[in-house]
Amino acid sequence: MLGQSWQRLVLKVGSALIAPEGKGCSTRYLLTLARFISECRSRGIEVVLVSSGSVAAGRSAIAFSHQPLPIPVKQAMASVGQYQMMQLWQNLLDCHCGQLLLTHDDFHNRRRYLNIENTLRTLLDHQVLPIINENDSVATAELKLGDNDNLAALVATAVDADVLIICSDIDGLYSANPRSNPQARFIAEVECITPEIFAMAGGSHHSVGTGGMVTKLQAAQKAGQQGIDTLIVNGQKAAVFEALLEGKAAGTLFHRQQERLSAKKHWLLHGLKSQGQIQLDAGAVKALQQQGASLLAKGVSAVNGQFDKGDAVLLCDSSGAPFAKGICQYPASELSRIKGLHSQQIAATLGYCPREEVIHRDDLVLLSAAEAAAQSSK
Ligand SMILES: Nc1ncnc2c1ncn2[C@@H]1O[C@H](COP(=O)(O)OP(=O)(O)O)[C@@H](O)[C@H]1O
Ligand SMILES: N[C@@H](CCC(=O)OP(=O)(O)O)C(=O)O
Repeated sequence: MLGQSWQRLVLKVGSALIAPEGKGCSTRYLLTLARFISECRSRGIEVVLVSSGSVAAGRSAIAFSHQPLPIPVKQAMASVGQYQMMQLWQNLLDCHCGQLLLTHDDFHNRRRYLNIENTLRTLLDHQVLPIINENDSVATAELKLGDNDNLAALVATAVDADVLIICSDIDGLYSANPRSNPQARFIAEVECITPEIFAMAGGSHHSVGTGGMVTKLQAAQKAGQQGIDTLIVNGQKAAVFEALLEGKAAGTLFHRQQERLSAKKHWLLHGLKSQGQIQLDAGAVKALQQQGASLLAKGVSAVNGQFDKGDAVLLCDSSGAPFAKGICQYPASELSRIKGLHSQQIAATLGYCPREEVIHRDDLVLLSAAEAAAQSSK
């Protein structure tokens, strides 16, 4: 039965559940969620909470009615709301809570990522409930993960969770956004997240939510690659949590993938933002896709973006479609000068030749069609 073997779960709670009226935190849905967390913990299941809602919760404290909210106003709201939200969770739960506020950089930098893993492990070992959000008050656009669905998937990977439960204001995935399409059909199970599944997803309907169904599918995809199931459930319905505790199905279940990506490739795919694109000729595309080759300068036909040595880049075919992602050993300025050259000509052109490979095979991951679509939209 669903859930019987869970030892560790990540629960993601959306803004609409934290501040349903859009003016401050409310206990309306959080009471049920807190009861669910307590019940899981009393059964020996470790829980990590990813809680959105700092901006929504802080709205009542800062009078500002114009839309869209300017970034400094949102950041000020987040500063007030984060504190109020933590206070509310702590009041509703009879265990110690520990707060982690993270940015994209914390996942990008391997040492900081390992620190996150260690801190979370230590909190769980001491029966503390970790509560995580993006550090909205300080994160600039380039440092932002942007949405807590993807953040929750990265957290689920870091703690090696059995399941990621995304609690939203909708029953799960529908064939189209049911708020705009009354014919939309509910989908109870997804074996594999294909481009057709992505095509079903629309954005958020309210001003405090981020990403709608698109970011939830991205999160389910990330988690699935790490052998983690994802459930999208309606956090407004108490019956959902009763069903889960009884081992019954609820919401949409996204099955984990059988083949797990290595930790390094998962980090490359999801922890690193690509800083540019490299276009390859047909021969190089074939060598990478079918022969497990590394990328050499000879196969590079165009370079776009201002990336540095060690940055992640997308590799595109001659039509510009991305098909792989890798860590480049040359900065964009140097790669532009050596593109199309034989490896022996690199030293004469640059005055040195640090590495024959532009991207080594070990630093490269091929993208599925759905991943390519997700990477292009970032
Ligand atoms: N195919 C779909 N199935 C279900 N919901 C969808 C779909 N496409 C878009 N949505 C929208 O996604 C919303 C949930 O995302 P969001 O508003 O970001 O919530 P949260 O704050 O919980 O992250 C739903 O209320 C719905 O309007
Ligand atoms: N970090 C932001 C929430 C971002 C977000 O993804 O919101 P949601 O779509 O409601 O999960 C906040 O706390 O307001």
